[in-house]
Amino acid sequence: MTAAALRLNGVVTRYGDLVMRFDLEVAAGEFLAVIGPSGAGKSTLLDLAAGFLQPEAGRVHMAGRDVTDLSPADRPLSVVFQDNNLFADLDVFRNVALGLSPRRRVAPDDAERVREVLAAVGLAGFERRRPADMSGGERQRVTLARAFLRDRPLLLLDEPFAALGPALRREMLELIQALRHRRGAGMGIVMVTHQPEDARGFADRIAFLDAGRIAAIGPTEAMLETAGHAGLSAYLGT
Ligand SMILES: Nc1ncnc2c1ncn2[C@@H]1O[C@H](COP(=O)(O)OP(=O)(O)OP(=O)(O)O)[C@@H](O)[C@H]1O
Repeated sequence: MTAAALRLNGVVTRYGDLVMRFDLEVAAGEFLAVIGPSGAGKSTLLDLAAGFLQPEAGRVHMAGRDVTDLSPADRPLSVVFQDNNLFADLDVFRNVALGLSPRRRVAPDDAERVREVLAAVGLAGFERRRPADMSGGERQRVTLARAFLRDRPLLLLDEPFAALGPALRREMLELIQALRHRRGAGMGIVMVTHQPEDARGFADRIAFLDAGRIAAIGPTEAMLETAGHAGLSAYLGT
């Protein structure tokens, strides 16, 4: 069996009186959406997984390795935030090529891969553009292109499309699905969203966070329809 993309075992952190503790397993190739009220710990969960935050206790595993003591750069993952993902001074080609290596010069084979992935996200011909001269949706396409080019077993998305309208958000989610399938099985995705409906048709499971815990977790449709947890029903307004 392929190792889980992400495993959090008794991972603990605290801010003042709020003690957060997470136990979670995301299978290889699984798409998990993370929802919950403001302050529930959604971003904290991603920060712990990415290594931006060191836990007080517990272990973090990725693709079969204990990565708890590794820096974010050394963990086998890509991260996409709502904004500030791109280097303003670099054109689109360079921004995407950074996904392959931050230092190395771009070899001809790599240049071909960059052009290919840009075409896959609908940005063929944008190679020389600067981020400032693009729309928010186009910029997030560049970010996704870089993330998928990196070919890591785990992709963390923190409210990546919050600034985009419903139609464009849907388009981005469809793009993620297409890129996932193009890449084949094996890329686990954890996406924090304030729009539970974004999970429908895309995420395999939903985790509902409340007060620093995973209060409920289950298949997407069941979580959205039956909401068998009082806190989740209240959050969804069902
Ligand atoms: N650096 C910090 N110092 C102190 N408290 C923090 C810090 N970061 C987060 N917190 C607190 O931890 C809790 C969880 O924050 P977190 O950002 O993970 O929540 P969230 O679910 O992502 O919220 P939102 O939906 O509003 O983004 C909040 O109560 C927040 O105030």
